[in-house]
Amino acid sequence: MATANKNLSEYDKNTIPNAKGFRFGIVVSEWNDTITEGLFEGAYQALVENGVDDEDIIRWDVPGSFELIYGSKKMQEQFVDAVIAIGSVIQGETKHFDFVCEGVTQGIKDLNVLNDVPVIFCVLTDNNIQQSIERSGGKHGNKGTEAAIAAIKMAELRKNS
Ligand SMILES: Nc1c(NC[C@H](O)[C@H](O)[C@H](O)CO)[nH]c(=O)[nH]c1=O
Ligand SMILES: CC(=O)[C@@H](O)COP(=O)(O)O
Repeated sequence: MATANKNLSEYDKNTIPNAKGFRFGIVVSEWNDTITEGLFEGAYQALVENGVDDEDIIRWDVPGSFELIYGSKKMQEQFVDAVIAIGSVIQGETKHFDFVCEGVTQGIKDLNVLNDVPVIFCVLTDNNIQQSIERSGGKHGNKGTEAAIAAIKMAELRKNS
């Protein structure tokens, strides 16, 4: 199902465990910061709405999405129950978009395989800024909200496994 056919901010609160007591690390890319700040706000609000205390949310900023890999790896070491990696990659004139997107995708996948703290992929990979706006609090909702809900569910799975 394409994002255009669902709202990224919608979720059934009855299916979400109370997240009070869980600690979350959020690593935020500074590239396209108007977009990443919107994603962070969506993630932060969703965590708080589901019981997470402010002091249990750690935020670090990194220069760009490629640095989300290292930042998330170090965040995994901070005694958190899940990490949310937030980035916005927008197609430019060259193939750099492809390499950044593939690199951060594979890097975050590797962190999930190699380490025991789940890292949630909240990286928009858009053709243009309008698509990014629509997915960070616009007409398609907020991928940050979706990522926060995924983080809570994965923290609960990790606790019970
Ligand atoms: N073009 C975008 C970038 N590029 C920068 C890289 O992520 C990285 O910081 C640089 O190559 C140094 O290692 N990053 C984004 O997050 N979004 C972009 O659209
Ligand atoms: C994703 C990128 O690195 C890209 O936005 C950079 O733009 P360009 O390909 O025009 O150098």
